[in-house]
Amino acid sequence: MKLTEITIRHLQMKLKSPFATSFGTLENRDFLLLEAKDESGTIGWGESVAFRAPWYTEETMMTNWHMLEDFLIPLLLNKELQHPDEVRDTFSPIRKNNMAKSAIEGAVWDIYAQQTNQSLAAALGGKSEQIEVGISIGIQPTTDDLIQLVHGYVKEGYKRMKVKIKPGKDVEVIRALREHFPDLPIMADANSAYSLKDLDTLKQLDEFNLMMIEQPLASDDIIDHAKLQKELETPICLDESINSLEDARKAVELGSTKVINVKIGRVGGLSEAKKIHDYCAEKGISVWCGGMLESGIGRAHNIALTSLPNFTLPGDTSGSDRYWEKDIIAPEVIANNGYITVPKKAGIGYEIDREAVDAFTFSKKHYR
Ligand SMILES: O=C(O)CCC(=O)C1=CC=C[C@@H](O)[C@@H]1C(=O)O
Ligand SMILES: [Mg+2]
Repeated sequence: MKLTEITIRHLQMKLKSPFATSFGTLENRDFLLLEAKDESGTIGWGESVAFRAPWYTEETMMTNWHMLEDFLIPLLLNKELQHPDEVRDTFSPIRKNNMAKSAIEGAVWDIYAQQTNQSLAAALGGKSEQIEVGISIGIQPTTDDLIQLVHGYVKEGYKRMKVKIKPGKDVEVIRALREHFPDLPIMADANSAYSLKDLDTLKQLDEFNLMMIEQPLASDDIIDHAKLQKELETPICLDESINSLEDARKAVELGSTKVINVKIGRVGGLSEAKKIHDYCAEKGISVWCGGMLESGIGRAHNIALTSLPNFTLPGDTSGSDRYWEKDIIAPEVIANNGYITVPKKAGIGYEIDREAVDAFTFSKKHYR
């Protein structure tokens, strides 16, 4: 396979409801879509999950565009590839910028799966026919709002809730939620809002039998997380701190984490995500697939990854209708009773709704 043409598009899609975290609120999702064509005319799609602003990691939509245009596309265009795993080596002269790398690697995986006439899930080695998914709920104005929302999602069949916490919106919020839903699998995501000075607060969360607490401490830390894990009964899950297999190995060896949230973009692509999955399977560390408020295209990649056997915990990739009035794939992703069926069609397994893509496109540029 040899990529001969690439199009980058900037899309903006309005979220059905704003998503608030410990670092801010998002109303519109801006992102880059990558369309890649190889010499035989097969088209593959990838999505950059970087946000407009660098509040989740240092990457942004526009740093991704710059990296793609000036470094990554020139390295990949017209290069002969036997397998998508080679994309990572091709990009090895470029440090970090994982979301930019992942966007284009995802399109290469899509082309590879189509050309070998298998679903992306099968190409990755995935076996599950359906995957269990949960909901990630942003910080709500009041605890009552949160409880009402959770009621609604439970009614829809979702069986695991992740709620965002931050200082001042933590112990009492979780206490109220636990009182209303004594048996519901609940987890809390802090997006690095705490430090070891908050040990007392974090220890109080042990009372509520949470499945895990996600990324309580700094986004680049594994040392303090190891200290914290020794003090907590609740398992720690790392998200922002894990950007590669090497990061995962170090965190696991140090005892900084008992669970890893694997996000394809954050770790630089599907090949690296699969390596982290395999390593964690060997070490008895559970993994689940995190979400980045993706459009249907990124969502399809997440679903394929989640079909690997060690994704034993429900992920954040819920149905399209939880985010968008209209998604850019057909059919849209549907969660039924908390489960999504893994598509069997070749490639990412969904058609691209080009009319919808065009409708949400702000700007685009072709590279050949
Ligand atoms: O529903 C989803 O796609 C998950 C959303 C979600 O929880 C997150 C998306 C992006 C950044 C963070 O706020 C957060 C996370 O940390 O997992
Ligand atoms: Mg997180």
